[in-house]
Amino acid sequence: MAAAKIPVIDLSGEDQTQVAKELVEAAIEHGFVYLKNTGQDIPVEAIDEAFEMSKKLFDAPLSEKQACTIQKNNRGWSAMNYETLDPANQRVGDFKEAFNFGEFLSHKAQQPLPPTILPSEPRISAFRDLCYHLSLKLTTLLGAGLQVTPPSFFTTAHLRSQGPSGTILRFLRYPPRAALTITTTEPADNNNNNNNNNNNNNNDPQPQSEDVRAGAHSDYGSLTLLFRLRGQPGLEILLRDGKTWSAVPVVPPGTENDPAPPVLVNIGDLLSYWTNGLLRSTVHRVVFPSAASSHAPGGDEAGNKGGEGGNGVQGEVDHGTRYSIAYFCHPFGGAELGPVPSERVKGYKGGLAEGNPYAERRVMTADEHLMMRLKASYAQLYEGKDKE
Ligand SMILES: O=C(O)CCC(=O)C(=O)O
Ligand SMILES: [Fe+2]
Repeated sequence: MAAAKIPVIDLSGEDQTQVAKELVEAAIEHGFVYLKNTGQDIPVEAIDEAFEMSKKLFDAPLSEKQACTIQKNNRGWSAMNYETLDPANQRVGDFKEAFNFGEFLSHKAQQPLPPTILPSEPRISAFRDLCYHLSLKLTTLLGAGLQVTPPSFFTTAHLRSQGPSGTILRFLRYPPRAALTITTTEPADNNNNNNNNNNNNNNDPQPQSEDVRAGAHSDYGSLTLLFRLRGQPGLEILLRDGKTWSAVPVVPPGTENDPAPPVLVNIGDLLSYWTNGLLRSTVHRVVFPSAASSHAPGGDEAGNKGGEGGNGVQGEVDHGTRYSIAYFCHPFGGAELGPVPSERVKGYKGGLAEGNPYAERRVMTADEHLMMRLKASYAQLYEGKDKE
């Protein structure tokens, strides 16, 4: 599998007009862009520390995590297989565990946290702040690059001072394939009371080849910042042809000697919707190393499995636990997603392209937009499908 040709940009470049232009072109063409990590916006030590805190949190006793189970406010812990990002094509939920942090007030979380991680509460808040400031820089550059009047148009809608937002800092942990059993919300089969994981019936708790770490999806918010670790590949994007998956290397060419892998930024559905589809919200997924393939969601291309143990990126092979950290940035909840005052956006006739679920154009708020998407991914939570 060929690696995706996602541009790498350097936000510290002297010519900010050029930086804004490159950011906008990448957002239109790919929906993804790498930010060269010079340690300027988010110090390398802060990223290392965030991954340390994430490990500590996921290693906390199960009971502590369960006491923080994710709520309709989208905060808290979601267990293995709980979230299903591509419900139409997945037989079970995603093979991942996640913990969502909503806003902090005076460095205090406004949600229960596992006691194990409580000493780190102010540091998690500080990392979220770094992400917040970087996201504002990006919304300002996007405004400038799209020649929105005023250029602060997007940024104003993302200021904390405007009110609460759906913004989430999310720690993610993906177990290695070998360690897995499936947790479903279906009742146990009475005829299958043994503990043999090698049985071959429908209740086989071992993941199957089509199972994924995170199903094909696009992100919900305006922008996502993604932090990954060297040697932990698995992320793939769906190319414009709608059927070819392309690997997104953690360390793309030209960044090998940087102090940390670049921060990966992608445009979410909300910003794509807001810009009438001009900025691209690209479908992506996370695969198990040995399950890499090039078939589309729903699978129509035969064969073409990825090589043993990798997802096609030279030197990036991973058989262990995979960690990532995402910052999903949203405007304040009441922000009205009305017409963007930019000739470039207004002049874009592509409209909301096929594949975008929002056929009908009306002004909705950021909160309404988020709720629409959450309901699809957490069926148990919103439709009372939990058996217990
Ligand atoms: O873990 C990754 O590399 C990506 C995660 C992701 O796409 C998401 O959580 O929305
Ligand atoms: Fe995503």
